[in-house]
Amino acid sequence: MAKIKTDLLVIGAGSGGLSLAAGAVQMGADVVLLEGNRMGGDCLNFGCVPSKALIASANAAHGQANTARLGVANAVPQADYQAVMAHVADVIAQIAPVDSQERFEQLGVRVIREFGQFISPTEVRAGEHVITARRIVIATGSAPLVPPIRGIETVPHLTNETLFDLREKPEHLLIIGGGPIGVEMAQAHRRLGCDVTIIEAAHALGRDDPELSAIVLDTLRDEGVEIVEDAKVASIRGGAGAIVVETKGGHIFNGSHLLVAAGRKANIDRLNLEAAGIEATSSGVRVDERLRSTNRRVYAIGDVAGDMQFTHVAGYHANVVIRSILFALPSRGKNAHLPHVTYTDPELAQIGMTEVQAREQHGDKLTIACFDYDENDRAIATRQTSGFIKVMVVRGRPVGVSIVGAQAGEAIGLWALALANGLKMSQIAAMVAPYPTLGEINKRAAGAYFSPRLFDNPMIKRVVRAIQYWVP
Ligand SMILES: Cc1cc2nc3c(=O)[nH]c(=O)nc-3n(C[C@H](O)[C@H](O)[C@H](O)COP(=O)(O)OP(=O)(O)OC[C@H]3O[C@@H](n4cnc5c(N)ncnc54)[C@H](O)[C@@H]3O)c2cc1C
Ligand SMILES: NC(=O)c1ccc[n+]([C@@H]2O[C@H](COP(=O)([O-])OP(=O)(O)OC[C@H]3O[C@@H](n4cnc5c(N)ncnc54)[C@H](O)[C@@H]3O)[C@@H](O)[C@H]2O)c1
Repeated sequence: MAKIKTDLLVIGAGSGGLSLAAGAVQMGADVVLLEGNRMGGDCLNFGCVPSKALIASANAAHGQANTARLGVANAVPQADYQAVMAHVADVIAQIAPVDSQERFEQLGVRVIREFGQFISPTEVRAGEHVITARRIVIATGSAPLVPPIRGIETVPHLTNETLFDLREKPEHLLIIGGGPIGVEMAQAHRRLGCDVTIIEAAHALGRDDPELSAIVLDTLRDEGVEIVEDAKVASIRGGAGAIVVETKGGHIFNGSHLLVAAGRKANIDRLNLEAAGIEATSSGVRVDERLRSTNRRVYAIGDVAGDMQFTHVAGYHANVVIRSILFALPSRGKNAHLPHVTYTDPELAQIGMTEVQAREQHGDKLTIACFDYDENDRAIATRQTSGFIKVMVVRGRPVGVSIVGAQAGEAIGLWALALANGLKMSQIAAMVAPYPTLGEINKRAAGAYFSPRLFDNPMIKRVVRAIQYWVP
């Protein structure tokens, strides 16, 4: 058994753990990093990267089939599923060196390719090593939650960890769950020529503003995705190529393949948290606002900390804890300025409060400013006019923004800056946006906030009349 002493032990080499290890070692800390599976974690291997690469192929196919509105004859796309998945694997391979063991070792991190397990409040065992660290950060991420549905143990099913290994196109993909994974993969597979059915226990895209998610779901339905809501899957049966899903209400759906996209569970089972006095909740490691666990030397970041489960949030968490760990500075994590985007077409982006949340918290102090894509000249030119932006404003400052439409994920970036820095609507309005860009919707939303104050204000009209009377 080899004993190692270090300043910082990071458990898990995914988005959060890698950001933290790279930052800490480059600022002079002695860092050990454990990874039991693939370097890069979920995002690189089974999540963001493969899903966005697949979506790129699907959108290319959809684009080919829909050019007539631009005066170019539609073509029948020849999507080769095997070649598409080869493209997905190639994209992962191109990004992988950035997250690789070699790169981290070159930076000076000691990388151990083993799963870690606490054996005391200050020690973790990883294979033949026992590591003692001044501070330990759990960054073990999450895994697909496969609900205890009758038949699930025997019927073949896919999750995000196996979907991208498929090489033959599913004829009819049944998807349990209409969250971001289910909806993104449904549209991508439909555009690649599969029949697709989403079976959702409650509401699809239920965490987003329903007025905006309706636009995404209507688009999917128009493209031929069957979306069944208020339908909890109770049992599955059948075998490879012929799967039968039955809901609680007795409805039956037949398909060739089944994808389970029913949520996530935190990766804590292997950690033996009790040995270190670390409490868990139903969603992961219990942490305070500094992301510190019930063991004061141990922090948790990213998906395993249970709240917003996104790559950029894991990276942000790494920044929060690095201040506490390396500089002993009090550093607290906040959520109000963290965006998320669902990469459907149209895209669905959110930051801060939704309208319902803002109304609950701010009541009649809330003002809503909206602007439609069909009034944006670039969207008209490219025929991408479906969508709108909604800005929730309290005392002249945005507290939340929801966008559905082309490149909503790019457009929300400006509001991420605004909410992170407490900018006012007047500062957004003062920006000159290049014409013609989709990004102009942001400035026009700010304009929509000020227009009633400027144009429907009798006092302003009186002042203008008075000045015009006196001006030579
Ligand atoms: C299909 C899909 C698409 C997604 N798309 C997006 C997107 O477009 N944008 C976005 O922001 N987010 C997206 N996400 C979410 C994103 O992937 C996660 O939020 C992100 O990967 C979390 O990073 P993490 O560091 O917390 O965990 P992970 O990246 O999961 O890394 C955790 C690592 O810890 C390792 N590990 C676990 N237990 C141990 C142990 N005991 N010892 C050692 N190592 C251990 C694991 O093997 C893993 O490599 C998507 C997720 C999925 C599933
Ligand atoms: N673009 C992105 O940033 C992106 C993309 C994909 C995933 N993610 C991350 O991964 C997380 C997980 O995504 P997800 O879609 O798996 O989870 P989710 O929790 O968002 O959605 C799961 C859905 O499955 C439904 N469900 C659960 N059990 C069911 C059953 N028995 N029958 C029918 N429906 C059932 C739930 O009602 C829920 O709507 C997301 O919340 C997000 O944090 C992000």
